[in-house]
Amino acid sequence: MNRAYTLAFVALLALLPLIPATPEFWITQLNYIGLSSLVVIGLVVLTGVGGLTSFGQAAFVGMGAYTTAYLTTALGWSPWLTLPLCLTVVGVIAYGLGVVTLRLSGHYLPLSTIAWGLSFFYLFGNMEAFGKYDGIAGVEPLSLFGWSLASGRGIYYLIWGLALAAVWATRNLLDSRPGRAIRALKGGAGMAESFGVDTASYKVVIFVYAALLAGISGWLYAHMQRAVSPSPFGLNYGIEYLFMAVIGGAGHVWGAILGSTVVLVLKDQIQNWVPRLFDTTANLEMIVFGVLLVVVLQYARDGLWPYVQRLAGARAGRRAARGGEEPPEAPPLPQRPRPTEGEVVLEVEAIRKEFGGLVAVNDIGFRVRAGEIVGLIGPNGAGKSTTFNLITGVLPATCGEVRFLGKRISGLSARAIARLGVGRSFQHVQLLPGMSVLENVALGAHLRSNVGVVAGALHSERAREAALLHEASRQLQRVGLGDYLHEQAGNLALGQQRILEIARALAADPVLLLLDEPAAGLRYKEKQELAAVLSQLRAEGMSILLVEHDMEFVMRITNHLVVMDFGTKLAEGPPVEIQSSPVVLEAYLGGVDEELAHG
Ligand SMILES: Nc1ncnc2c1ncn2[C@@H]1O[C@H](COP(=O)(O)OP(=O)(O)OP(=O)(O)O)[C@@H](O)[C@H]1O
Repeated sequence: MNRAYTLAFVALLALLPLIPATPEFWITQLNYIGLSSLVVIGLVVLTGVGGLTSFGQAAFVGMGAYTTAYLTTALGWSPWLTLPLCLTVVGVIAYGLGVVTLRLSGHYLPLSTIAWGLSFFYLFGNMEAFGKYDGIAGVEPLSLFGWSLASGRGIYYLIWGLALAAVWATRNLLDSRPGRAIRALKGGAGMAESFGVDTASYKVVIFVYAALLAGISGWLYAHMQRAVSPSPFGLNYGIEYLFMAVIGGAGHVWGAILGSTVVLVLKDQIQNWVPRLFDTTANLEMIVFGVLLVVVLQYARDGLWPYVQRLAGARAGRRAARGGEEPPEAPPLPQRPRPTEGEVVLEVEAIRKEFGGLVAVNDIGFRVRAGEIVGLIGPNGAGKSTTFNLITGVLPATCGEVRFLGKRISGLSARAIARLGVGRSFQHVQLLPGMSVLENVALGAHLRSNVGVVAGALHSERAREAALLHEASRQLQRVGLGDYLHEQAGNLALGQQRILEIARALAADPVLLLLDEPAAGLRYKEKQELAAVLSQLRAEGMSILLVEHDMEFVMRITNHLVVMDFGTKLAEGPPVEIQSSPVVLEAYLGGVDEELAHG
C-alpha cells in the first residue's frame, strides 16, 4: 500500500470511534478484526512467506489470554506487568515446540500443529486453576495513565495501535537482512544455506515471532472480554486464522487485515442471514468459508490483496518503492584477506562418493591455486556436479578429503564452508524470482552483516542495511547488471540470471568461486562478456573452479583442466595439452570430438 493510502487508512481508523454516529457494534467488530489481524500477520510471515503451515495459532492466543487472566485474577498482578510474562510464556513454549516440530517436513508439520493445538485446547479446559471449561471470569479491564480502556472505544486504540505496529515491524523485518533469509525459506532453503543462512534457526525465529503476535492478541482479548474460556482457542479458530491469511493473501502483510475483515464481516452476515432465510441456527459459516477458500485457491492463489493493490493503482508496493531508489552510498564492507598468487587454495584428495552401488565420484584429486581458473569437464553424468557438491558440503563424501586454504573442510556443513570463503553458483539457476535483483544479490552477502531480527523489525539497521545494498549494487555493476538492480529476478533472461548468480556469489566476498555451468543458456555475446568478467576476477586474484560443457569457452579462459568420465579422473593439464590428448578425445565422446579438437 503506498504512503497516501496508508495515511488515509490510518486516519479513517483513528477517526471512526470519535464520530458519535459510529455504531457501537462497528467498534466491537473492528476490535475483533484488530485482534485477529495480529494473529494473521504472524501467519503471513510463518505460512505465506516462510512456507510453514500452522493450524495451531489459536493455542498461542489462549496461552496469552490465560496467563494474564490467571495472574490478574488469582494473584492480583497488574495487567501491564503480565504482558512481558505472557510474551515469555508464549515465547518459551513456542521455542520448545518449534525446535521439536519444525524439523518435520511435508504434511507432518501441519499435522503436528493440529496435534499440539488440540492438546492445548484440552489442557485449558481441564486445568483446575483455569476454571476448567467454565474458564476465568472477572478479568480486570486495562487502564492507561488513569484512562480506563474498559469500553470498546477505549481499548480500540490500543488494539489498532498494536496491530499497525505489527504491520510496520513485519514489513521492516521482511525488507531487512534477516527478512531476505526468511523469504528464502520457501523454495530457496538449500541455496540460502550455501550463503551461510541458518535456515533451521530462521524457521524457529518466525515460529516464535508468529506465536508472540498471537500471544499479544490473547492478552488484549482477555482484558477486552474480561473473561476467558477454552472455546475461542480451539482448533476451529486455528483454521479460521489460516482462512483469513489465505483469503487476504498469505504473502502480503496488509492482506492479514483484509483477510481478517472479510472473514469476520462475512461470518457476522452469515450468522444474521442464515436464521432468516433457512429457519435454522446451525453454524453454516464454516461451509461458506470452505467454498470461499476453494474459489480463492482456484482463481486468486495470492488472495484478495493483489486485487486491492491493482484497484488502488498501487502495484508497486513499498518494497518496490524502497528498491526504486539507487542504494545510497555507504562505506564498503570489510573484505577477507586474500591468498598470494599461486598459493594453493583448494586441495581435493582421493574424494569419493557412492550412491548405493553407483560410484559417482571415484577417488578424484586435484588442486586450485590463487589467481587460476580450473575447468572440470566431462560428459553428462561424469560426476562433475557431485564433485562440486562434495566440495561445498551439500553432500557428504564417502571418503577422501577436501582442504581449503590448508584447512580440512570435508565433513563441514555448506554453511560453515561458505563462511570460510567459498562462493558458488548452481547448475539449475536458484534465485528468488519474486525478489529484486538487488535483494537476491544482497542475500549473497548475508554473512557479511550481523543485523538480527529485532534490529530488522525496528528498522534500526539503516547504516548496516545500506552497506549491504551498496555492496550488492557494486557487485551487480561489476558483472554488467547495473541497469537491472530493481527488476524482479524472475523477469531476467536465463543468461542474465546466471550472471546474477555470479554477482550473488561475489557478494559473499569469496576466495574461491565454484561455478556450475555458468555459460549454459548464454548467447554468444553474453558468453564473451562472462569470459571477460571471469578473466578480470582472475586478474584480481580470485580462484575459480568451473564446470562447463561449452568447450570453446572452457579452452579460452581456463589455466588448467581436469577431465572426468564415469566418476574417474581421466586426465589433467593445461587446455592445449588436453585438447590434443588422444585418451581424452577417445574417451570423452567415444571417439574424436570435433568440438574438443577444434575448440
Ligand atoms: N543424489 C543422487 N542419488 C543417486 N545418484 C546420483 C545422485 N546425484 C547424482 N547421481 C548420479 O551420479 C552420477 C554423476 O552425476 P553428476 O550430476 O555429478 O554428473 P555431471 O557430470 O554433473 O553430469 P551433467 O553434466 O549432466 O550435469 C550420475 O550417474 C547421476 O545419475
